[in-house]
Formats: sequence, structure tokens, C-alpha cells
Amino acid sequence: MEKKRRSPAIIRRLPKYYRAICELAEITISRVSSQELGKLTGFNPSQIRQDLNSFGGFGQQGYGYNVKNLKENLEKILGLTEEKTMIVIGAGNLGKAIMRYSDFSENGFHIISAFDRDESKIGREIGGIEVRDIQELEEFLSENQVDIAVLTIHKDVAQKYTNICVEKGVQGFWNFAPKKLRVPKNVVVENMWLNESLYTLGYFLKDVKSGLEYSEDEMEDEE
Ligand SMILES: NC(=O)c1ccc[n+]([C@@H]2O[C@H](COP(=O)([O-])OP(=O)(O)OC[C@H]3O[C@@H](n4cnc5c(N)ncnc54)[C@H](O)[C@@H]3O)[C@@H](O)[C@H]2O)c1
Repeated sequence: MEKKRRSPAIIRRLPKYYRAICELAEITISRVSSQELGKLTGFNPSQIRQDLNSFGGFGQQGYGYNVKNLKENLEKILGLTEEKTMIVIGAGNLGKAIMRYSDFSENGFHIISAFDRDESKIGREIGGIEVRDIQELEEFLSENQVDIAVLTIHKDVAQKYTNICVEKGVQGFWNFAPKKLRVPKNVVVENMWLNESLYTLGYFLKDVKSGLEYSEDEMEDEE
């Protein structure tokens, strides 16, 4: 596949298209229009067409998109067909929940180890994944190719472990620690700050409790 730098905004929409397409595939719908995709994702149909066209199209005028074909193409574009290795740093409440969640490995994201400093956790297996002593992190990274580090650690140590991982060649960070990380430009960070979403929900909840209404489409709309 051609290598071209794309706007992160487009890329952030792709998993939403993929989720909608998976839902359609599950109920064995074979064909979908950009209008229907728009309804399912909350995006404007012309935006969807434009995004998908930038990767080569996949649709046909008057026909729409073949669901199976689009699903396969989105999987290729998102790299879901390529295996990736991950480590979890911080095997606490959140780290453990991620380690136990098998959906990631079904989609090619394999957690190969976790690290913690707590002796009661070191040596234990959680979700079939061994928790190692954080002291072994550097050595492990020297001996194993790791694509993504999942940071489920306290914010005060998140940058320190990020630096170690970057030094050892890790280029992807899934950051749950409430801290903005500094990384070089050949490294990518995806922040997962659930509280932002919860605070947004809190705002809308206040509105609906006072009698205001929001349609499903409006709530999905990210434009
Ligand atoms: N992004 C979000 O929405 C979200 C939600 C919940 C928690 N968090 C964040 O995720 C992180 C983990 O939360 P949690 O509830 O799992 O906490 P936790 O206390 O259950 O887990 C933290 C783990 O890190 C380990 N640890 C602490 N200091 C360490 C060090 N210096 N080296 C190695 N291991 C160390 C602890 O032993 C523990 O197992 C925190 O930063 C928290 O703020 C983020």
C-alpha cells in the first residue's frame, strides 16, 4: 500500500466507519450507501466519500459500497491485518482490565508482557500474560520487538517509562496516564482519557435533566 502522510482527523474517523461496517456485516447486509453510513456514524456522506476516496474509493456511483469489500479494505488501511506486539506498564486496576480483554489480540494487537514494581504482582499471570519486574523493562525491550506500550501507570512516572521505551525503539504509546507525553516525531501517542468523555456526558446529562433534547445523530456528530 502506498505510503502517504494523512490528516490525523481522517484517520480518527476510519475506526468509526469500520465499526459501522462491522455492524452491517454482522447482520449480513451486503451493500451500503454513503448516506446510510452517514446515519450510522454521524458523519456527512460527502465527508465519508471524500475520506474513502483518498484511499482509492471502494465505492461505485449508484451502488454505494460493498460491505465485505469495504470492511476488508478498512482492515488493511487500519493495519488490522498486521500483527502488533504490546506491553502494559502498570498492572493495576486498568492494566489488568486491558490484559484480560481478549478482543485486542483477536484484532492483531498482542500483549506480550506487563511490568510493575509491586512484588505481589510480579511473576503472576493475568489474562495469560506474565507480569514482570519493571526493572526488567529495558532488558525485555532489548530482546523483544515491541510496537506499542500501554501506559497504565501513575502520571508522575509515565514520561520516565516513555523515554526508556522510545530509547529502545517503541514507536506507539497508548497513554492512559493523565499526562501529555513528549516524544520525537517518529513516535505516536494516542491519549485515552476517559474522564474527558465522562465530563462531556455529565454536561449533556445536566441538559436533558433540565428538559433539553438531543437526537442520536447530533450526539454522534463530531464535525
Ligand atoms: N485515562 C483514563 O481515563 C484513566 C482511567 C483510570 C485510571 N487512569 C490512570 O491510569 C493509571 C493507573 O490507574 P489504576 O487505577 O490502574 O491504578 P493502580 O494503582 O490500580 O495501578 C497502578 C499500578 O502501577 C504500579 N506502579 C506504581 N508505581 C510504579 C512504578 N514506579 N514502576 C512500576 N509500577 C508502578 C502499581 O504497583 C500498580 O500496580 C493512573 O495514572 C490513572 O490516573 C486513567
